[in-house]
Amino acid sequence: MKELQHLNKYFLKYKAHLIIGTIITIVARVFLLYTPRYVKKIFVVVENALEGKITKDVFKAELSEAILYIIGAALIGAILTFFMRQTIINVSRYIEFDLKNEIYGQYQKLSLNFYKKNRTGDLMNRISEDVGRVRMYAGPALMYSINTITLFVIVLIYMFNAAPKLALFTIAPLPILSVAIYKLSREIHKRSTIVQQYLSKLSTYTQESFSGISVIKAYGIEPLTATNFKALSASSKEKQINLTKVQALFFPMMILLIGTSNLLVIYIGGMQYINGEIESLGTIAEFIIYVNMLTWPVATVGWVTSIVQQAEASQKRINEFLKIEPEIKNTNSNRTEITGDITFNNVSFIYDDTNIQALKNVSFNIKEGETLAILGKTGSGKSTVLDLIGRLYDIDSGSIIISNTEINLLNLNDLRNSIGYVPQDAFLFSDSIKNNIKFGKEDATEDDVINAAKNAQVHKNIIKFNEGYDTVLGERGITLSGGQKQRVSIARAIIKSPKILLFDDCLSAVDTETEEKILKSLNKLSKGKTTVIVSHRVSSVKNADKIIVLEDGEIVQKGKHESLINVEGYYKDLYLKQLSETDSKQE
Ligand SMILES: Nc1ncnc2c1ncn2[C@@H]1O[C@H](COP(=O)(O)OP(=O)(O)OP(=O)(O)O)[C@@H](O)[C@H]1O
Repeated sequence: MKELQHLNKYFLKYKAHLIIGTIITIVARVFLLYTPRYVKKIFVVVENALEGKITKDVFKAELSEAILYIIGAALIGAILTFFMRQTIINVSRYIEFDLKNEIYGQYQKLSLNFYKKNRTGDLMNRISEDVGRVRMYAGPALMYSINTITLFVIVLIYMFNAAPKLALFTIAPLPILSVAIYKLSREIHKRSTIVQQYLSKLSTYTQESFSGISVIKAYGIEPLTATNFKALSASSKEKQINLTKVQALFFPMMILLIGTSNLLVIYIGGMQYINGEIESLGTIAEFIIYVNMLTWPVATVGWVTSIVQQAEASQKRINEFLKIEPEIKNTNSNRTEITGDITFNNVSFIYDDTNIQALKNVSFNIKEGETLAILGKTGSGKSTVLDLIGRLYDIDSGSIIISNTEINLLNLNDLRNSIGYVPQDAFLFSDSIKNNIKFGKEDATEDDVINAAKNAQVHKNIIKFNEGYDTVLGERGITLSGGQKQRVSIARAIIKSPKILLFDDCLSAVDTETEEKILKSLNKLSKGKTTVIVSHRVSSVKNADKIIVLEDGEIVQKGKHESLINVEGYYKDLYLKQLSETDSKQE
């Protein structure tokens, strides 16, 4: 229960609901317990009438009164049971909502490294399935516990008052029932976890086959994928049958134990009646109802125990994530104004998950309004420089100064808000093109969106779609070409008119003519803004104020286009190679 203490703050938050719920639960049980006592009363009235102890009128009056009490108590009990669920179960939904938000809030704070170390499926599971299991503890388990305790206490008092010996024999099989249900619930849980694992394997496999359907068809491997699917679904079916076998035991076992208790009541009650230890047959009827009333709550003791154990395990998994301190912390809650001056002084950086040294003693300076271009072979550290400007990672040695302040002393939100970042793999959400562009600036007008798209040279493509800017992208929507995606992603970055623009090889999928146009618009737009362009193409970087070439994380060349094409090295080689490619294309 240590892990579940995390929920105490929520129980405290909703204490009013919980107290009302508990009171309603207790009162509802009290009303429902009227039934067996009035059933006994009916027996006594009938016995008295048969023995001629009461007149017909008194018999009628007493019988009607007892029936009315039973109906009334059942009605009030039912209404209160409804409110019991409305209070306690609703609290569990509120707690589920709060906990999900707490976890999601924590996920948002955690750095990129956290996402690299943990699988997406695991992150999703903790916020959905684990929270679901914890809810079962905060709601149904709590409700059934209050219910069981109340019922048990009241019924036992009634039973021992009415016939102590009979009471003892009646409740004897109940602990066996509770232990059996507990064992069965654990087994059911174990088997259903396996079923869940198989179901998720099956859905992951199906989803991947659908997403990769073009590759599957192109390679003609449909029969193989179908065989794999069949094998997976056969295993899944087998696990499902295993689960059903245990589930099928649940109700027969309950019926057997209730039957045993009923038989005991009838046999022992009957013997006691014959011996004159019990006055009326009504006591036996009353006890049979008690036994049936007690069976379910007693069964729930086992069930609740297994729910609490599962919730504890799930909350432990949730707490593991909640306890993680974000690696990148905002150290400055005051607003800081960001200008576009960026300086790297001997920056070195090692990715701690792979131990790869991505940057070694990198130094450069860009003034506000200037453009820096970074070139280099794949894996040379270009993207890492951009990630460090956005403080997605903290550096190991050296310093990064932005707006004359150490990067980690800047307000993190201000820093990130002043950056427009276009990643290497443009990521677009399953939403309209308009909303994907507006993502950079929630309050953007229609005109802002169109202007950004025009500057990114994608407006003409968008208006050709039937729905224009309202065209929905993604799984059920239209698929954009690689170059279109890159340009929508550029529009998203420029719409917020940020102080710093970071372009990570984002023109690789557009033709050189469009690239030229985009660079021209960017040139106009980026007046007064600092731009860092990562590219593999000389054509994208030739107009930059500064160019650096990285090799294995180190700067090996630095300068302007005009000077670099005259120095032996990577830049000149690349320039000559791309020049001859353009020439051969023109021929
Ligand atoms: N998140 C990460 N975790 C661990 N290692 C990483 C991570 N990202 C990059 N690396 C490694 O750091 C080195 C530099 O990578 P980086 O992405 O900065 O190169 P790049 O020059 O941008 O390459 P490309 O041109 O292919 O995009 C590579 O060896 C890469 O494998």
